[in-house]
Amino acid sequence: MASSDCIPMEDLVVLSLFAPADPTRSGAHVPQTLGLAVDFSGPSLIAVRDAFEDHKSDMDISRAGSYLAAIKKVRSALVRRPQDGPGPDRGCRGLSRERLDCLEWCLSAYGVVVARDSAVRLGVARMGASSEKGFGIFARDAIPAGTTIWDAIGVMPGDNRASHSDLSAIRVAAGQNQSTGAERVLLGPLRMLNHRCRSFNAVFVYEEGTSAFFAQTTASVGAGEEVVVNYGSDWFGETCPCSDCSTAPGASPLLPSAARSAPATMRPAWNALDERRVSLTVRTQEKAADFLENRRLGYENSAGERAEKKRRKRMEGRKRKQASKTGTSKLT
Ligand SMILES: C[S@@+](CC[C@H](N)C(=O)[O-])C[C@H]1O[C@@H](n2cnc3c(N)ncnc32)[C@H](O)[C@@H]1O
Repeated sequence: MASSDCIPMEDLVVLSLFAPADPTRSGAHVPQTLGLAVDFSGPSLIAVRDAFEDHKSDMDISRAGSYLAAIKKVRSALVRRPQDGPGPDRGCRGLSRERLDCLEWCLSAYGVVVARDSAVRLGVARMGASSEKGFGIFARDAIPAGTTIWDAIGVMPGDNRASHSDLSAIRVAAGQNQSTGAERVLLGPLRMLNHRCRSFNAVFVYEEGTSAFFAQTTASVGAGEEVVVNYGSDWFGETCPCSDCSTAPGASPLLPSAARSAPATMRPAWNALDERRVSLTVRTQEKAADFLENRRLGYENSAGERAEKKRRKRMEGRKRKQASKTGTSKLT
């Protein structure tokens, strides 16, 4: 997958699903890491939002097959062909096959974090001492330490040729399926992870032989808390804006040597962080199906617990209703 196809499609999806209805409105929030190819006034933004809304109710992330079928329907709704007869022009008719594949991948990746029962969601974060707003990744429910957050996937395209703004730059690590040491841009919801020098609660982890990576929690993350990683000491340099640095003036960012004293179990992840790893040649649907399946396995218990909680609540409600009915009939 080429960066020139991925970057504009990803920005289109992010803006369609997460930005306010009118992103040109002054003060409206837009992602900080937008590429340069987004046309705010184009019809596609609204088309993607509408098509996604039409099929959102069919997107059950606990069932990979039907989830992906719903994503396919969104794609089809966006590319009405001349032979489909009259119908609304959704604005994506002219897109190349490559761009449509990227669009579909982005919809399937971001659709997961839109779902109400995903482990994380995208939200607006205020960062550091400045009141600057950006996107961030937040836990919906508490996430224990050592959990891989499958819901927020990140991938790298096969090149880094397209011009982009301040997108995350990631270096391929040994063992991944792209040329070692190459620099790539990061795509997918994981690119919305923000940085903290010391009080981070997650690290990046990569999948060997792929271009994929995820976050793994190093500490428990409370419900509603932001998931944050340490980008490495050279990302912001001397003028780190993160809340750790701005609330403790003069404090220096975490050094790589400090990172190496992390618990042994976390070392592989730290080494990967040092190398600025990652990549999974975007195997679109199969990969998405895989990661959804992993997600299902990883979160089966918590989903089961949530369902059980709901069931108990319903039962309690019924009992209360019954009790109040009995109470009423006794009085009359
Ligand atoms: C990988 S993106 C994170 C998502 C980003 N917040 C957004 O809305 O697109 C990295 C960029 O986010 C911003 N950022 C991340 N952590 C930050 C922090 N602690 N304080 C200020 N800006 C931060 C910087 O602009 C950085 O280049």
